[in-house]
Amino acid sequence: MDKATLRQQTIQALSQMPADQRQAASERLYQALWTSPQWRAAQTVATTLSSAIELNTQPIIARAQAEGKTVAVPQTRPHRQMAFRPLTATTTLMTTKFGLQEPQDGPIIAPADFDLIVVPGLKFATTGERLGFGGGYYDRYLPQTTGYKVALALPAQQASQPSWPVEDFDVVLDAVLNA
Ligand SMILES: Nc1nc2c(c(=O)[nH]1)N(C=O)[C@@H](CNc1ccc(C(=O)N[C@@H](CCC(=O)O)C(=O)O)cc1)CN2
Ligand SMILES: Nc1ncnc2c1ncn2[C@@H]1O[C@H](COP(=O)(O)OP(=O)(O)OP(=O)(O)O)[C@@H](O)[C@H]1O
Repeated sequence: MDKATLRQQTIQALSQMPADQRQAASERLYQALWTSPQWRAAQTVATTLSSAIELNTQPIIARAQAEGKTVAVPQTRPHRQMAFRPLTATTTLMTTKFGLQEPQDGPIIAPADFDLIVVPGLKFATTGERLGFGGGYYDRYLPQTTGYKVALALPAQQASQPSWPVEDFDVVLDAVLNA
């Protein structure tokens, strides 16, 4: 299937997921993440500030902070680049024209400093291939990282293998958690 059609279908399926099912699947995904050795070992974690259709990342952020980990979230820059800045009680957030919240201040954390990167996206194959929202931001960013790259896939986001064209620049994830 072409990427644009699959993106539309997945957005639709995510937005139609009953709240109780979403909640239950999300809980299983958080537990799978938190019990992983990569989570336990991580000092510095990259994640996102999720939009309504995505897995809610707030529990991940809160847990990481409670455990004393540094949590950083992306700010989009020109030329489809991202800068990750720490998320703290004093971080200034601004909403972009795409409705995403982004940090405006604080130091930029170097990509190689992350131990764990929770990667967003629309569809994830168990074998690690990923279909994102189409900006190519993570395709550019992930090659600069060295940490463990993991995605948390709600039922509507799971695929046993990619049903979309995988390209040379697509970075294969280290793990896809399913629930
Ligand atoms: N919560 C969350 N934050 C995230 C991401 C994400 O997937 N989830 N991103 C993951 O990458 C980055 C933002 N991704 C974006 C992807 C596409 C467009 C965008 O420009 N969309 C245009 C179409 C552009 C085009 O046609 O080239 C649009 O929707 O009109 C913007 C941001 C960084 N922050
Ligand atoms: N490393 C790269 N260098 C240059 N262009 C790239 C690179 N990676 C992706 N692109 C371009 O970015 C565009 C979007 O790529 P793609 O459709 O794979 O995005 P995506 O993985 O869905 O998005 P994202 O990574 O932001 O979630 C494509 O037009 C692609 O050519």
